Amino acid sequence: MRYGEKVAVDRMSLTVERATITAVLGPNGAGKTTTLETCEGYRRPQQGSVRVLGLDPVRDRRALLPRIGVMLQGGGAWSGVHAMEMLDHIARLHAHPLDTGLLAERLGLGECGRTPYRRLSGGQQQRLGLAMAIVGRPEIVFVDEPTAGMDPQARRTTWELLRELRESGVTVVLTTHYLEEAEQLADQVHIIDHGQLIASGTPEELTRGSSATVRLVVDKELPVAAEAALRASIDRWSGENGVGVRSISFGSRTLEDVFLELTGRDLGTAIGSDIGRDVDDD
Ligand SMILES: Nc1ncnc2c1ncn2[C@@H]1O[C@H](COP(=O)(O)OP(=O)(O)OP(=O)(O)O)[C@@H](O)[C@H]1O
Repeated sequence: MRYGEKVAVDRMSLTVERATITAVLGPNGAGKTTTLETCEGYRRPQQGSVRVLGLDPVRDRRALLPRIGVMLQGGGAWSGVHAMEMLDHIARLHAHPLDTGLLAERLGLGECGRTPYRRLSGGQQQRLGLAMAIVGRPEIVFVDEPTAGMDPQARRTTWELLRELRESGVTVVLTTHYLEEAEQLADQVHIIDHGQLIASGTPEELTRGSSATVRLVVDKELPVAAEAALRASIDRWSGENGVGVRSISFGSRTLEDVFLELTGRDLGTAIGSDIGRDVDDD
């Protein structure tokens, strides 16, 4: 794919299996959006070919459109339209849409239904975009940076929803900058840079590397005695196997875990009350 002289995506070859989540991961300008837009039929590649559900996204657009869902990287709604109006409008374009009220509730949009699009927060606009992408029960959904700008709680809700879509047989293709998002969600990750595919694999395959780091996650808090016993076992094992252990750490959580634990419930309430203030009857 070229924009004038600029080559945005070059010699990329990848296949996505049905009912899986695929993450296209890469830094700004890597070519993620261009790749997705080519699959969605918004861009016609100058060379090569793309098939989505066996169809050519440009030539077979009319046949393909009802079967795919698209969440753009921002925008996608008129600035003055109310959130629920927009979702209902998109739902009416489909033969068998999901219940818009339930979907909006699920995505935490219930209380901002009468808020004009331009006054939704960035995270709310993202959630509305996701709702618009899936309301038509697509077989495959393309989501461009689905959680950009969301708080940790909204991000987790979105992840749950994307996993549920996969469980129900929907194929999800997403782009992301977030390593954690790809690691948490994706069955397959494709890393691209400067328009080229530089690595593909499951998160485990890609993060295993030279196996120099072992991460153990346990399902309950360890008493101090258990930590000491675990250290002793690891010391014994390392001696027996001739492996030097450089560091062991206990109780490390991600910043996201800490943030959720400290503010999670309040954050949910705060979203609701902020939405209340946003309501505008124009
Ligand atoms: N309409 C356009 N005209 C000219 N160049 C473009 C256009 N759209 C994208 N590009 C260029 O193509 C390259 C790939 O852009 P693309 O938007 O696909 O990257 P991306 O990985 O999605 O980036 P980001 O994470 O910032 O969204 C970039 O160098 C970008 O500047």
